[in-house]
Amino acid sequence: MRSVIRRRVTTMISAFLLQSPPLSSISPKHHQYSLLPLTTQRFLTASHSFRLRTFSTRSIPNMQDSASVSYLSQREAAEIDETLMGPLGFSVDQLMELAGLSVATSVAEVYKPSEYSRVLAICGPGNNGGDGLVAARHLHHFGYKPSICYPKRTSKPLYTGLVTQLESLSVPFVSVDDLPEDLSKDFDVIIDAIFGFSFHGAPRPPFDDIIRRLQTLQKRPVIVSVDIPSGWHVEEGDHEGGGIKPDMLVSLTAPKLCAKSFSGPHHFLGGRFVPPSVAEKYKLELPSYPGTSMCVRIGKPPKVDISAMRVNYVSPELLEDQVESDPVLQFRKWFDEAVAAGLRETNAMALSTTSKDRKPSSRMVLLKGFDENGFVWFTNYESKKGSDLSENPFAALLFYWEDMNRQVRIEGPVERISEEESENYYHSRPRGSQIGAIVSKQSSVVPGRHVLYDEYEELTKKYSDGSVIPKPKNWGGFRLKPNLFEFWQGQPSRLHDRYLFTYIAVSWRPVRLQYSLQEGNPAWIIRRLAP
Ligand SMILES: NC(=O)C1=CN([C@@H]2O[C@H](COP(=O)(O)OP(=O)(O)OC[C@H]3O[C@@H](n4cnc5c(N)ncnc54)[C@H](OP(=O)(O)O)[C@@H]3O)[C@@H](O)[C@H]2O)[C@@H](O)CC1
Ligand SMILES: Cc1cc2nc3c(=O)[nH]c(=O)nc-3n(C[C@H](O)[C@H](O)[C@H](O)COP(=O)(O)O)c2cc1C
Ligand SMILES: Cc1ncc(COP(=O)(O)O)c(C=O)c1O
Ligand SMILES: [K+]
Repeated sequence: MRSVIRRRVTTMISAFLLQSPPLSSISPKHHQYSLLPLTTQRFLTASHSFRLRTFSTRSIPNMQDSASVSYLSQREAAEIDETLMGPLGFSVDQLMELAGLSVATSVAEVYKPSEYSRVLAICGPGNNGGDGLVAARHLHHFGYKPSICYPKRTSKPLYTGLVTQLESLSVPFVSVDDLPEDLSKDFDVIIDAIFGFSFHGAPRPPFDDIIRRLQTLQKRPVIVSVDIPSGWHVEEGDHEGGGIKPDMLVSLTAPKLCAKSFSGPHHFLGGRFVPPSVAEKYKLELPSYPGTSMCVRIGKPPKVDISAMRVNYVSPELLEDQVESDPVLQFRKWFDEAVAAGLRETNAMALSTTSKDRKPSSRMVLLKGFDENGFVWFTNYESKKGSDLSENPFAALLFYWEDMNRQVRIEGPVERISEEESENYYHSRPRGSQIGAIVSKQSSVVPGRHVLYDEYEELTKKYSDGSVIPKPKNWGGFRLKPNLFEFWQGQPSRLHDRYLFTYIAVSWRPVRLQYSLQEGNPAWIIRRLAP
């Protein structure tokens, strides 16, 4: 019996894969690179693009060129829906869970709970409404305070279950009559989960009135539409004008044709469940999703008012008795925490140097080790920074661990490390990087990339037998011996915690300190600085 069912399912899947012509997808533009990930294709074809690396586990949304994404008609959307839930074995609960999670993660990418905590999900009678219920549950767990307006409930167990789950989290349900006239007073975000791709005709009560209110609000919360801005024609968009103008659209599976006329600042796609067979069959060009993210930004990068860009840092307080008396220990503690938090390139630091004419310059380098003797990085001694450091052997290092609202400044004299240490580190590097260091006369002018590549190829051949690649004399490490540290922890209203550690020769003791010397490390004086 089981094998008969299995055979039937297999036949259905094969039939699905063979049948039906490509639908309204836009044909791929970059055939020659089609085996490469989309981000790589863009790097190779678009001159303005600069990201070759695909992102790692951090959830950074990619910017995708809207022209390279396919759009679905209403019929196609319904057909894919049926296919997923038929031969491909998905259940409606599953798809709804994935859709709702994608909506919640998209909202969280743009509207942080610290500023946009009060969410109202307005849920319609169909699956779009179900997506809204699921999204609200996830947003609750992400730290938002959702409320639900769900005027036309269905008695199907899937929906009653979703309602029970929300009720068990004490998420309030509000009736249409109880919604405040001015929604912006009570809500920061409205999730429009009223109608999805099965919408047709003109909205009927009570949704007609709700949509009208969303259209005409003067001062309003941000509106996030799930799959279709409610009231818009699924293919033609807001063709009669006067429809709601969402700030964010989260398309599901693939954008529907109406999304072409979405002009709001944030267009996301949540469809990290579409099997390749569906994408292939419908010739869907879909963006790659970054890291482990359930959503990806598509469409044009948002226009921003730079002067209004700011983050209100919220962190645990850092009090006097919480900082280590030894700054190297304190640094290690923060460094380890940043590594544990999964930050990318925790060891990347800005290095500032000055030349003999006292002009400063900064660049990033990688920290390759630290202890009580100092902080080490490697470079070309004949580079700009190398010559600065021979003219003025003092430097400043800066770490910024954005996700942790932390900054560390370190200053002090710099010296070259021993040849032996440099040799050891150089030979621990990948062979390609060793050859790269020979090829690059760092900071000198090069006529073109081919010059670097030609020499690289030549040396790669030369050392293809695995023999030792000699370290160039002018390549090696520097060590900065700190005489100053500052640990900065961002706090609300710009009232940050700052601790300055200065190294004082033991023979000298300042009389009045704002923060006393601590035992065990008498040479370091710690003072809190005003933010
Ligand atoms: N891969 C996928 O496919 C996935 C799909 N997913 C989600 O499913 C959504 C599609 O769901 P859906 O088919 O249930 O349709 P949807 O638009 O929510 O509502 C239909 C309801 O609205 C009603 N209604 C219609 N017009 C009306 C009007 N003018 N005025 C008033 N009522 C009107 C209609 O009633 P009827 O007209 O039939 O009487 C019916 O009750 C899709 O957009 C996405 O969000 C995701 O969960 C996962 C992946
Ligand atoms: C994250 C990051 C890490 C880097 N690490 C190093 C490094 O460890 N050593 C190095 O020589 N250049 C490194 N670079 C390149 C430098 O920033 C810089 O371009 C190069 O060293 C030349 O700088 P200069 O002309 O000021 O000497 C890094 C760049 C980035 C973005
Ligand atoms: C030119 C250059 N040299 C050295 C480094 C240090 O890194 P690694 O020694 O890990 O290759 C970097 C890192 O980006 C670099 O760009
Ligand atoms: K919607």
